[in-house]
Amino acid sequence: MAAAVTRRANALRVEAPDGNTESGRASLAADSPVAKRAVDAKDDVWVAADEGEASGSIAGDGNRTPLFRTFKVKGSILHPYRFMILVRLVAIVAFFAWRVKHKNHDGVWLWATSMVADVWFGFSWLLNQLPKLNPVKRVPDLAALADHSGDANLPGIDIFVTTVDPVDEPLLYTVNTILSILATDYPVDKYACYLSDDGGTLVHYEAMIEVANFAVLWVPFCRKYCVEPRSPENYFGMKTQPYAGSMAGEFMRDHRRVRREYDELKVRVDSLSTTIRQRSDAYNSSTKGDGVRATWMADGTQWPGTWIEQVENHRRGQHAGIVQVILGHPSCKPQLGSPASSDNPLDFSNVDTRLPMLVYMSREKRPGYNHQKKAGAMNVMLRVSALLSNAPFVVNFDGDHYINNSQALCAPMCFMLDPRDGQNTAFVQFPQRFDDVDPTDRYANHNRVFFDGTMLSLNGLQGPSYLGTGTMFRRVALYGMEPPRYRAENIKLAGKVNEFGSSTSFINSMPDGAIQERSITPVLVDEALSNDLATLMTCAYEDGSSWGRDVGWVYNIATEDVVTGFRMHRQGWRSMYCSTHCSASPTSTCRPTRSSRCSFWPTTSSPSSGSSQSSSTSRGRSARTSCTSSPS
Ligand SMILES: O=c1ccn([C@@H]2O[C@H](COP(=O)(O)OP(=O)(O)O[C@H]3O[C@H](CO)[C@@H](O)[C@H](O)[C@H]3O)[C@@H](O)[C@H]2O)c(=O)[nH]1
Ligand SMILES: [Mn+2]
Repeated sequence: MAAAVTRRANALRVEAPDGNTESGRASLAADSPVAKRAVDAKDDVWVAADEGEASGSIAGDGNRTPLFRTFKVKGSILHPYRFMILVRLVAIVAFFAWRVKHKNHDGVWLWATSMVADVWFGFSWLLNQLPKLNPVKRVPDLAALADHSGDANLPGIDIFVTTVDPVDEPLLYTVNTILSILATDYPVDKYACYLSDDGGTLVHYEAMIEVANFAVLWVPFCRKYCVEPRSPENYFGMKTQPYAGSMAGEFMRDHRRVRREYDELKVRVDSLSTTIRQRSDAYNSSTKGDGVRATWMADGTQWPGTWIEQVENHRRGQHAGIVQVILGHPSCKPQLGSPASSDNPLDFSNVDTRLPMLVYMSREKRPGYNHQKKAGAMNVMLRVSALLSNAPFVVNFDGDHYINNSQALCAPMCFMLDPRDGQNTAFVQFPQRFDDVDPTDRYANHNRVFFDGTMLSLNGLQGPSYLGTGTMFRRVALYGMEPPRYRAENIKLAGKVNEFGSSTSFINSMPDGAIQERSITPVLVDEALSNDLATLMTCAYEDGSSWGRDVGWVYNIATEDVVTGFRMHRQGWRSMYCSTHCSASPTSTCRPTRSSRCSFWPTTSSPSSGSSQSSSTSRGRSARTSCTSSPS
C-alpha cells in the first residue's frame, strides 16, 4: 500500500547558509542576498524585469524596497514562440475557412458535428496559448524581507493540516508533516499549527502527543545544526545528512541520539492502535467500563470522538466536536535550553527550545448533514483558529505534504508584504514535488509542465490557481472581502450574522484578523471560550449563512480548491506563484531536489519489534530517555 502513495513536498529551495549559525535566515540575510545572486547569475531562459524598482526604493513610497524580483523569458526565446503561435493561429483559421467552403453535402450532420468538435478544440487551444504569451517568474528576496521586517515585525500565520484516515493517509506522513511545520524557521511565537482530524480517532490525537514530546528534541536539534529538510523521515532517509556547523564530533553524537529517539517514536506511532486497543480492553473488562465498550484515553477518560467499536455518537460521521491545545502559545522571549547532562545528553544551552502552538481538532459530525469533505473541515478550522490565534495569514497543507525547506514560510511573506501589489494578493501558491516517484520520472508524475510551465504562465496574468495544498492565504480574502475593502477599519460588522453565522465572538475577531502587521496573541482557554469553540464546530452552525458560497472554501464541488481561488480572482484579488531560484544560480549550493531522491518510505516495523518501554503510560520524555541511554 505504501508504494502506491506519493508524498508531496513543498518544493521551495533556499540555499543553506554556510558557517556555524543558529539562524539560517539571519545569516542568509547578512551575507548572501538571494535575489541579487539570482539576478547576477547567467541564465539561459530568464532575465530580470524589474531592475529599476529593485535597485532603489519604490517611487513615492519612502524607503520601502520590493521584496521579490520579477523575471521574464528572454526575448530571443519568447518572440519566436509568440511568432509560432501566430503562424499556427493563421493556419487554424485558414483550415476552418477551407472547411466552411468545402461543406460535405452528402453528410451535413457529420460535417456539422466534426465542425463543432474542431471549433471546440481550436478554442481550447487558444485559451491554452493566451497565458503562455507572457510567463513571469517571481523570486522571493528573503534578505530584503529580513531588512524590511526583521523577526520582530513578521506577521502571524495559522497553519492548517487536514487528515481523515490514519491508514489511507498514513499516520507517519502526518507525524512528519507536523514535525516539519513545528521545526520551521519562522519566529516561533508567530505561528500556530492546527491538525483537523475528520475521522475523530484517538490514534491521531495520541500521535500528536507523541509529536509534541519528540519535538522537544527534534526542533532544537534542527535549530542547532540548521538541518534540512525538517521532516525527520526525509532527513534521516538521505544518504548523507549535511548540517551547518563545525562541531562534527558533537553533531555525530547528537545526530545518533536524535535518530534513535526518532526510530523509537516510529515504533510507538506504529503501535498506537494496538496500544489504544489493549488499554481500552483493559478498562472495558474492569468495573470502570460500566458495560460500555468505550475507547479510553491514557488519562482514564472516554474519548469523545470515534471509538474502536463504533456505537451511537462515537462512530464515523457521528461524534462530538473536539479541540485540544496540545502545545500552548509560547512566550515571546527566547528560552535557552540546558547544557548536556546525564539526563539530557544534548547540549541545548545556546539554542532556543520554545515550540510553536499545536492544536488538535475534530469537528462535530452528525448524520443527515453534508459535511463537505475537506472544504467543510477547512472552514471549521478558519473559525476555530480565529478565536485561538487569529493570524492574518493562513497556510494550508494536506496531511501528506511536508515542508522541505525551513525558510518556506518567509518566502510567501515577501509577496504578501511587498509594497507594490502585496495588499491585493489573496494567496501565494508553492510548487509541489512528489517523493516515491520513479527517479527517471518516465511517466511525468512530477507534473513539471504544470508546475514549471502553466503556473508561471498564469503568473503573468492575474496569478496561478489555488491547488489545494501548499498555499498561503490572506485571512480576509477567505472571509469573502474584496481587495479594496480589506482594511481592518473598513470591515463592517453590522448584518454579518446572516453571512458568517451567529457567533459574535467570531464576528468580533474579524477586524483583528485583517490587520496584516498583527502577530498572534495568546488566549486563555476558559469555559466561555470552550463553549464558543464548540458552537463554531457544530454541523448546524453554517445553516443559512454564506459559508461555502461567498465565505470560506467553496462547497458542493470535488475541486473546491480551484473554485475557491477563482472566486477570489473574480473579486479582483490577485495571486502569486512562489518560484525557486536554483536554476538561476550556477554558484548555488542547493542540494538535489527531494523529487530526485525519492527516499520516503513509511516504516512497516511491527509493534513488537520496538523497545519494551512502549507501554500505554510511557508518554513522558523521562521514561523513554532512561530506556535508551545505553551507548550505541
Ligand atoms: O472528508 C474529508 C476528506 C478529505 N479531507 C482532507 O483533504 C485533503 C485532500 O483530500 P484527498 O482525498 O487526499 O484529495 P487529493 O486528490 O489528494 O488532493 C488534491 O485535490 C483535492 C481536490 O481538488 C484538494 O482538496 C487537495 O487539497 C489537493 O491536494 C486530505 O488531506 C484529506 O485528509 C478532509 O479533511 N476531510
Ligand atoms: Mn491526498
